[in-house]
Amino acid sequence: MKFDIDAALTRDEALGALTSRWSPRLCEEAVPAARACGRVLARDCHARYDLPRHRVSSFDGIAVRSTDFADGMPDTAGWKLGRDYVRADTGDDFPDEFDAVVAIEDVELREDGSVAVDPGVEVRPGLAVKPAGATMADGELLYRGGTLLTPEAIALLAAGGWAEVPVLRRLRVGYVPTGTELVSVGVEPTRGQNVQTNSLALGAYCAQWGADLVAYDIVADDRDALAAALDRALAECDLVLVNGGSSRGSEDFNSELLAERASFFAHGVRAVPGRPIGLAIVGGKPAVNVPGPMIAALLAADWLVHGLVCHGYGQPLPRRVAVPAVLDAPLGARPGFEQLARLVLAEHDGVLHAAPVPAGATLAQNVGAVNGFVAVPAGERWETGSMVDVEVLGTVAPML
Ligand SMILES: Nc1nc2c(c(=O)[nH]1)N[C@H]1C(S)=C(S)[C@@H](COP(=O)(O)OP(=O)(O)OC[C@H]3O[C@@H](n4cnc5c(N)ncnc54)[C@H](O)[C@@H]3O)O[C@H]1N2
Ligand code: MOO
Repeated sequence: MKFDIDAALTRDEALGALTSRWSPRLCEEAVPAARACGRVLARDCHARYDLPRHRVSSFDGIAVRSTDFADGMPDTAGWKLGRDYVRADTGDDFPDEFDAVVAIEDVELREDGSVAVDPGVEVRPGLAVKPAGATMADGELLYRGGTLLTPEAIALLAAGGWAEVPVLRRLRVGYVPTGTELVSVGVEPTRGQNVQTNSLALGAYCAQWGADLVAYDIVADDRDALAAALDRALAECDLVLVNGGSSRGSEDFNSELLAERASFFAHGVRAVPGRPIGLAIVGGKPAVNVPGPMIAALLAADWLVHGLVCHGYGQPLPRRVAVPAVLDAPLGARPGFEQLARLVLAEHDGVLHAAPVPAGATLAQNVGAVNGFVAVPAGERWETGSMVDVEVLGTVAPML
């Protein structure tokens, strides 16, 4: 399909064009806290009680009456367990007549049940006592609705009394791989064939973002078959990705099929790789023609599909942390188009360096070691040695 480069949208405009026309309402469902990791919280959740419920000891020690110490160290030689003091370890409740705890290191417990308290200890009301609600206060906000729940989040919610967690229904992201040349994973490609792998990355990304990728079978470059697959995915999913056939090839029908059905359609974004993206709203749902080449598809997943999934859950696309690094080779972007650069970040002698993936890199060079990302603004050029803010994709290993 031909497209007009002058009409191409920036990445922000492209995402905004779709999100401003799409507001899904996902219903709420309850899941046990143990299965809520990776789900999106449906509404604000507050603590349902104080923790501790009642004051407890904050050390391993003995609970005493502070009044016994009001005039200095009392004679404890005749003290009895249960009458003058009790054992109270960290987190233990103890009888209300006691109001202070002396740490066990400052106490000698004698065989006859009496004790000796280190004379340096100043016992006052509340010493080493954790008040009710100090760990968690009844009504305290735990998480806002829209939060993608993490391992620690489900533990915190459960601690606050949320054994069942209200979450949003999972978004269904339809994925239609297209191309006569594609074979499924596990099939060794023969001449003219390629392995359909983008669904693996997209499926795993969606899982990380709290959504389900519904991956359909590979569709050959046949207009009618592509139309049928697209219509089925649109009927069954909240948003649809059609992968491949986005550019100007003789069998690149997908953007055309989207345009025919769309209430909104735009072709092409001002960013490479991934320029020939088709952006559509069909039947009120986003439908995106994601470019076929793996790196273009991964980048589109990162800024566009992730942005759509976040919006589907009522959230903005989160920002990644950027760190300053020394550029090890020049980077440039041609006029009118951002260059989306993947880089290898590594520490040399305590200084962070960023090495751009060279042009013509193999997939292994472009995927394997990459742990940084930067978008070079349209028309800019950065020389070797310049400092750039690089978004960290993974972890940065020190060079050995
Ligand atoms: N004459 C021009 N040719 C191309 C242009 C252009 O402007 N003029 N744009 C180039 C750019 S930029 C891109 S990006 C690609 C877009 O490709 P398509 O979206 O049309 O994808 P296909 O042609 O179907 O496939 C390209 C390549 O990707 C492989 N592929 C496709 N789907 C998958 C998948 N699910 N998993 C793994 N690999 C996949 C496919 O086998 C091909 O090798 O067009 C340029 N051409
Ligand atoms: O836009 Mo394409 O090859 O540059 O991904």
